[in-house]
Amino acid sequence: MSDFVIETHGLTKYYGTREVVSPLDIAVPRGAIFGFLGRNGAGKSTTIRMLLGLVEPTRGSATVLGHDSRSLTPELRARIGYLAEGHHVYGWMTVQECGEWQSCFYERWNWKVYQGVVDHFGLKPKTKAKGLSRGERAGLCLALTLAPEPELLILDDPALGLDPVARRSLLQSMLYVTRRADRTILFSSHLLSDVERVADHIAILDRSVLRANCSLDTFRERVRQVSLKFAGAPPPTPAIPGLLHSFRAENEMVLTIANMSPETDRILQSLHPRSIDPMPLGLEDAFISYLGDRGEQSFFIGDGEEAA
Ligand SMILES: Nc1ncnc2c1ncn2[C@@H]1O[C@H](COP(=O)(O)OP(=O)(O)OP(=O)(O)O)[C@@H](O)[C@H]1O
Repeated sequence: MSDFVIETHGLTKYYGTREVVSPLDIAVPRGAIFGFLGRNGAGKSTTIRMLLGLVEPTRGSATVLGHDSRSLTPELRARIGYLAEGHHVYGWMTVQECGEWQSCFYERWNWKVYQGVVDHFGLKPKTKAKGLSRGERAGLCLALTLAPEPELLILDDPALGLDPVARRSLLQSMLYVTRRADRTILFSSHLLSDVERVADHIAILDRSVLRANCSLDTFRERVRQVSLKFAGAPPPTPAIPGLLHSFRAENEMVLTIANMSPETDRILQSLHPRSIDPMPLGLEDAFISYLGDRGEQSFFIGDGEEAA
């Protein structure tokens, strides 16, 4: 059995002459919670749809559960839970009826899981789906996705439009699922605080290009911010390998740098600052800096590797 539940090899999509996913190589380890990040229009949903065989790649290929994504059989699809963006359900069905209807399509259907998630979101079995709030509808869709006990969950922006409480419920359900068994989750998101809470791996797409693919810890450890204080005005910002962002104030220079090294220290010391202090950097700030004004570089493609 492969250690990777999803593997893509040069997976590429064009719409007309426009490349919306540039040749993409990612591997999602079994048991991972893999956060798929990127700004609006980066190509996340298109990639997900290619993985599910819903969109034909222009070039390249993907294997999902060891099989080519273009020829997934119904049996294989039953092992994959897909939560599409927008949480669509038939509004005229009740919560209970949604479960009964969906269960017809699966050989395996765990009513306990369904009920557990439905209860977790405080949904009443007799409520019509059209009467549910956005967060409640997300809960219902998650229950429908989890009840067949899929080996692989692919969630496209599952937290979109949810309030913090509903988002927390969703994250708890995700963690519960992966802890219970050897399940794998790939989810796309814009919400870095959510990603920080649950993901162990991340891939970042930026304008169709893969810019990072590494463990969350690697990303957090390797994107650093330092403050340099000077007696007077700071000197011009020097050329520093891995410099992502710089900010200069009256007597301070704040630098965000990927992959700091002894060479970086040497350059910083050569500026003769009065002090050099590390600054705390949250994932959101690290992400924004990484995709920021200097943003064409990719530093974290595979743990421990650095690509220029
Ligand atoms: N069927 C289509 N025909 C033409 N262009 C498309 C089609 N589907 C998506 N696109 C374009 O491909 C690009 C990537 O879209 P995609 O939905 O994959 O991005 P995304 O990263 O999921 O964005 P978001 O975070 O906003 O959902 C966008 O510019 C979009 O307009």
